[in-house]
Amino acid sequence: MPNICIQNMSFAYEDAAVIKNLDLNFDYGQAYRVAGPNGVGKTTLLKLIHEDLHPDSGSVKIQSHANDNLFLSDQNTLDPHLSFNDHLSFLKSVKQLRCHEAFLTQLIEQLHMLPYLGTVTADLSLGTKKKLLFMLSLAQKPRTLILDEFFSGIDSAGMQVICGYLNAFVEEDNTLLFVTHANEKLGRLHYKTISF
Ligand SMILES: Nc1ncnc2c1ncn2[C@@H]1O[C@H](COP(=O)(O)OP(=O)(O)OP(=O)(O)O)[C@@H](O)[C@H]1O
Repeated sequence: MPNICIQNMSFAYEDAAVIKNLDLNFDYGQAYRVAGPNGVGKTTLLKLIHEDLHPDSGSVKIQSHANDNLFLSDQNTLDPHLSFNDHLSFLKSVKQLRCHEAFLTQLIEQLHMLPYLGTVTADLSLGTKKKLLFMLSLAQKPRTLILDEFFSGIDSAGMQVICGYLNAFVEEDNTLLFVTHANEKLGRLHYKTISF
């Protein structure tokens, strides 16, 4: 069943057309890699789907509720003054976490994050921060997860674990969209490629 329906959509930054008359559907229960050369419009498409940008004409309709759609990119950062545990407490205070404690415990163990949970994130490496951000995102049980060049900095063992969790996320009837130029990191992930 389609989660995201794009119909005859066009978008330009000022006068520079990036997307012209695009028709595309993204289903629940499926992962999609949006592929294409630099500058072709992949990030722009993801931002239009996430409603950070709006089409000039045509439409993007997304079934999953805006609160259930998460967008992670290289620009996403955790608050440098707060630890993972602080972020988790904050999340619990603003929205009920829908994942079971056991799910989070297993994720923490498999990504070997236990030593880092109480450290302010300013003192952590790039890959560790990314893993913690990924954990906080999955803990919110999104229905649509959009990852724009999110995998840089994550080691190959971490990527194996993350790809396993992403496969499970999709099998639970969610939608995953991602852009990456690091194909070699996607070993275990099952996905369709949309060439753009
Ligand atoms: N804020 C902006 N204002 C004007 N032009 C922009 C803006 N953001 C992107 N562009 C232009 O839109 C086009 C598409 O950019 P986009 O970032 O979507 O490409 P991409 O396919 O994601 O590229 P990459 O693989 O390099 O990340 C490019 O020509 C880019 O220069």
